[in-house]
Amino acid sequence: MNSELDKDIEKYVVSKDTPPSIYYIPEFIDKEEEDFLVNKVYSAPKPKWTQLAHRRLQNWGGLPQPKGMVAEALPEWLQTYINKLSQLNLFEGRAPNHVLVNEYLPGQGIMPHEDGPLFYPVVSTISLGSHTLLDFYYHLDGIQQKPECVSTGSEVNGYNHKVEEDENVIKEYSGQTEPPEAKQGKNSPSSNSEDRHFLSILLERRSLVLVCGEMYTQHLHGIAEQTHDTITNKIVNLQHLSNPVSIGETLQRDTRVSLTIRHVPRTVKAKFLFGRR
Ligand SMILES: O=C(O)CCC(=O)C(=O)O
Ligand SMILES: [Fe+2]
Repeated sequence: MNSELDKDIEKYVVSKDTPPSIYYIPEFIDKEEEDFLVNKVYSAPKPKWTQLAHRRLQNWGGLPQPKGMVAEALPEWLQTYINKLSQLNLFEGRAPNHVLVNEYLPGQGIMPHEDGPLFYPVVSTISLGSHTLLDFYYHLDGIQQKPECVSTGSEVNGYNHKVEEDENVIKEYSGQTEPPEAKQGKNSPSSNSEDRHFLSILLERRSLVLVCGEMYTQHLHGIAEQTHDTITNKIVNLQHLSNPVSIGETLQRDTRVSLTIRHVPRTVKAKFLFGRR
């Protein structure tokens, strides 16, 4: 493990122009640890995987639900990294108790969404196997949508999850259609998701990214369904990379496995969720 992890988290703020709510730590883990974690993910029993239309995932620690998560003990191979993360003191004394594993083949991604109120608003993600671009978007109406526990029938995380509600955004995002003008809201700066895309973070393999506070609660984030990423000046952590890249360069994606480590505040015992018999 990167033994030189500086506990002074302010060192990892990605940009002075950005609200200090994104932290990027390159080489958070070393190559051996990356292999170890990838092996652990792929040696999980088959039923541990949830297959979505364009992606696979695993839930560890329980399944977050509006009524609460029936907490399950995390395996030691994940707990080790949670302990390391906890040293950064960003969870304000709360221990992360949930890990979502996502697997993305080249060309796969996740539509713009917000993670919602089931999680404490500090999201930490370790990237394994490949880089990706994590993109941030303003909401369609330019203002924060109040988080609610609603299901939009989305498959984003395999459980209730708030996504951008305009269907066109999702279609347009995957390049299938242009949004009809009539659909553009009066208050909307633009219903074109590319116009609302205001910054990206390049997540290198083995890195850790932390998205906190406003970046988490006020905006949407997503990963485009692309096989390649072009470096643009929307990427705010270019100065923080372990492998420098230049504007205009193109990076080819490989299979990426991400570990998203969060705190689910509301946990319940199974008997309360399902009722006593
Ligand atoms: O894979 C990632 O880095 C992001 C995943 C994500 O946004 C989510 O699962 O909510
Ligand atoms: Fe997310």
